[in-house]
Amino acid sequence: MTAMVKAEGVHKSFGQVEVLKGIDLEVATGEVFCLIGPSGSGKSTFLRCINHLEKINAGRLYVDGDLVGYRQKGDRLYELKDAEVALKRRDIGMVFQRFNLFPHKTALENVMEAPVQVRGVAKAAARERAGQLLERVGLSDKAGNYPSQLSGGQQQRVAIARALAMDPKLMLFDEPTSALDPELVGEVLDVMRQLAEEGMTMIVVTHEMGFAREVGDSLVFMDGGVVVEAGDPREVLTDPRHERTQSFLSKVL
Ligand SMILES: Nc1ncnc2c1ncn2[C@@H]1O[C@H](COP(=O)(O)OP(=O)(O)OP(=O)(O)O)[C@@H](O)[C@H]1O
Repeated sequence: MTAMVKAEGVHKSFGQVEVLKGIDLEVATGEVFCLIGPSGSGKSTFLRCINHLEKINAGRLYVDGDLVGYRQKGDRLYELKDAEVALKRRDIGMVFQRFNLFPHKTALENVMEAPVQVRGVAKAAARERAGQLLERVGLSDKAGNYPSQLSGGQQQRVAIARALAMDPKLMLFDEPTSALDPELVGEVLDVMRQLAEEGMTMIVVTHEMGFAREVGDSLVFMDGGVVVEAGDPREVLTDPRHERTQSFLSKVL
């Protein structure tokens, strides 16, 4: 089976600063892939590369067998045009630490927006689907609320529904609970757990080691722009082999 994401020697620099120094990994279709590591290790940058928000400088990155950001002709790579990138990004849902909802639109309008604007779905159909998605994240009764009238956890659940509205084949989560009050974390993790059960392929950058242990199929510990250790989350979190993983986990567990 084709991997949903495959990274081969992925490098990314900002000016002189090399942030990703040769990432090799594979995310299987249908798995929950957790990415952990200290601040500044390059986790967000890697997600942003997968989602075409950054272009890699060297190596190869594939989503569902398709090269990200480039087209290959013979031995040469050509950068994709903006319109081609926009098409590919439709298949990837991303949920950020901050919810990034449109403040002047209701929860329902936030969820309908992309299907109507980007996919040209008729408004009535998009509204009906948005209602179903809000129900799925437990927010049917908040459809008419504006983001300012929702808690952080509710806003994040709207953000998840909004990403799902585009029928992504891959969901990327960048520390989706770290901006939330502790009592609201569980309601967002519950929605993610449900998505995992439904078979969604998910890459989750997280500090929630309990979630990684319980729900994760694979876990990678990144440090300094490289993959230090990878494996079954229960094994890596219980019995890390690498000294850098041990040192990180001793601070966060
Ligand atoms: N657009 C950019 N321009 C310059 N440097 C950047 C840019 N984006 C990220 N960096 C740098 O890349 C490094 C890795 O950042 P990144 O956000 O990927 O780390 P992270 O592992 O996600 O950290 P955190 O857990 O704090 O979010 C940091 O040193 C950061 O300052």
